[in-house]
Amino acid sequence: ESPESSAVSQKQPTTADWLMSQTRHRPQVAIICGSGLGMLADTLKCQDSFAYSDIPGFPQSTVQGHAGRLVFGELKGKTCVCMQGRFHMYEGHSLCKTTFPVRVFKLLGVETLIVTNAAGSLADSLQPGDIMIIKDHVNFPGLVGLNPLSGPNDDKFGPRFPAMSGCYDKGLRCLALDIAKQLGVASLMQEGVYAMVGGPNFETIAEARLLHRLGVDAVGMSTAPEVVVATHCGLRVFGLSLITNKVVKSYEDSESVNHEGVLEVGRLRSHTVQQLVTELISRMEINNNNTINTAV
Ligand SMILES: O=P(O)(O)O[C@H]1O[C@H](CO)[C@@H](O)[C@H]1O
Ligand SMILES: Nc1nc2[nH]cnc2c(=O)[nH]1
Repeated sequence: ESPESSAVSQKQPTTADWLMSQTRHRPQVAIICGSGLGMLADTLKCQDSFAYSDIPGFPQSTVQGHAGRLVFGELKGKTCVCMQGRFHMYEGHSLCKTTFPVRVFKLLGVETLIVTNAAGSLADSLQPGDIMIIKDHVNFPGLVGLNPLSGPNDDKFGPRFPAMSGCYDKGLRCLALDIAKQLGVASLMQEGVYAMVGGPNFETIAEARLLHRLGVDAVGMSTAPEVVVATHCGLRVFGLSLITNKVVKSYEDSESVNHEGVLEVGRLRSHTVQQLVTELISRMEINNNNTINTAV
């Protein structure tokens, strides 16, 4: 995907410039909404919103539950930009396209990225409706060379060989657990390891057992590439998975997962997820260490 990654990276400054000409908001925090979690954007005040189809260079959302809108606004004294709809590899996008917005955010001056997703649980301790704070991830496509950073490295953004240990900021994870206690929802929350698989099919029982044995707590089809690109360019990252279903691990179990059910759990927990993210943004400190604007 080298020629494509170069072509894609040439478009990012144009997209960022266009957005800055259309809105006065200069976001410090970016939020990517997972399946059924688009309501996170509703909390933003003084909104400017853009359909992806109107933004030069932006890919298009094709999945139900992903509206395809970029929303700018204020939240508790911080300026935010929120993706109502993300891009997945299984939609046919190359990985550099699925992560296109992350570098646009960096160019806009964003310092912190909040990623959210819907995921199936493998850990027995995680029930549908629980919220998992992502402590680490296993990027299965990345392990076999499907990586958004493949191709020539763009040194403006980060190094050829970026470290990924510590990519989910510890301070923000502690803060989120603290907020959960204050909101009285600590029993719904725990930290865990997220794994990205390619999708679009859900797991077979043998695959579910394999993931479980490997120490994966929750599985989905997104997020890891976004976090890799964000970490490469120095963004601070916080991630959470809303557990929408248990991944079937037994041949005796007649249940099966479907996307409608995934969206339904999103609706049921929307208020709690909104409260958590709002409090987190309100209480996080912004260091304004985004340096790329001057470098580009
Ligand atoms: O990861 P998000 O976008 O939340 O969506 C999750 O939900 C969908 C399956 O129901 C898949 O796209 C999976 O990745
Ligand atoms: N791969 C995968 N993605 C999901 N997204 C929401 N639930 C699931 C699941 O069980 N498996």
